[in-house]
Amino acid sequence: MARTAVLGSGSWGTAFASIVADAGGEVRLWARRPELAERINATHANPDYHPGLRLPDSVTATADVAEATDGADMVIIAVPSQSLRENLLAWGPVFPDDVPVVSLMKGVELDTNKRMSQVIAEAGDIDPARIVVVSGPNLAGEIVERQPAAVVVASSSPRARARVAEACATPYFRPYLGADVVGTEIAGATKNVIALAVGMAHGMGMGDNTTASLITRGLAETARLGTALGADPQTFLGLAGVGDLVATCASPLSRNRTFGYALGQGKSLAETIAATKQVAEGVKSCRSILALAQQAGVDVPIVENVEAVLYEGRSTRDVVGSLMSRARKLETS
Ligand SMILES: NC(=O)c1ccc[n+]([C@@H]2O[C@H](COP(=O)([O-])OP(=O)(O)OC[C@H]3O[C@@H](n4cnc5c(N)ncnc54)[C@H](O)[C@@H]3O)[C@@H](O)[C@H]2O)c1
Ligand SMILES: O=P(O)(O)OC[C@H](O)CO
Repeated sequence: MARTAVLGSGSWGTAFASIVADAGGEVRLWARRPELAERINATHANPDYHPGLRLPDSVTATADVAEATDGADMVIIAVPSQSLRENLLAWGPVFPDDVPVVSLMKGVELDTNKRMSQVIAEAGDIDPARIVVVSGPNLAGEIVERQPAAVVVASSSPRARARVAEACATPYFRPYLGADVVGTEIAGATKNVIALAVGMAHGMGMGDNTTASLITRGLAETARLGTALGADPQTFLGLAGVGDLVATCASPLSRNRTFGYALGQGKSLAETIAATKQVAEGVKSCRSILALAQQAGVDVPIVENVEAVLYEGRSTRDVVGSLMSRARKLETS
């Protein structure tokens, strides 16, 4: 039986471990806290993240990353984006040679403005041909209920992406193959920022016209940025693009949308951060995505306004005026 290491036992790491086990794999799940690893092994559950989920027997947990990765034929990473580099450096060279290294993360590193695959290549000293990015409309709370969903498995290596797709294909989880790592990652990270904007609008009492306008224009600026960075424009019309954007912006399960909603309701940033127990990647990545756009000379007005609310003291009400009063332009420009 194939042995997979999943590093990160939060909401998505736990859900993905369950998918790989359902696909026939044996999974070692790495938990940062030893007491969580012990609890998962004793109860076959991780109720802090997924109350009601019984993990398959072929999922076991450990707090020792070397034990998790020993003999693994695939290493899957699901830690918060901003902690990836420090984790890779702390783990050291424990990944088995030549196996695919998979990123489930949807963020861009602060300060370096690097995508997660770039951080893995650099800090983990991993050949980019071994790196695979998995992204799509995959709210973990629905996946653990085994509700049908599709996903993109992207890598420059046809062999690596085929191996990863095989390892996570189940009757309820359908992988599609992709070659566009840049587009898949930019789409996954930027949709979190657009979902923050949609949440703010909902929090202010706005309805579906506003949501649809933000989703559509959010997709336009995501595609503009991604294309400028070398992505295939078609990626933004696929599962990692419009698919994930719609799922995240529409769902009350989204942490990013929920975070934006609280701000739209008038909660302060500090209050909202204190009330958020899981990672809402867009809160930090809005800064690095904006920096990437500025470096590339690309206009990203929704990202820019979200960043201004979070870090420049702009009010959510002012965002409406700021976005609605922009100079008129061709929709397709
Ligand atoms: N939850 C989803 O529906 C979903 C779906 C697709 C992709 N993702 C992406 O997966 C990634 C992980 O998200 P998640 O939903 O599992 O988040 P989460 O907040 O549920 O879990 C994060 C896990 O990382 C641990 N952690 C926190 N700080 C850490 C650190 N400094 N070092 C190592 N571990 C740390 C936490 O204890 C927790 O186990 C994110 O990039 C997210 O965008 C999430
Ligand atoms: O809960 P969010 O906002 O981090 O979104 C989760 C997933 O990325 C949806 O595909």
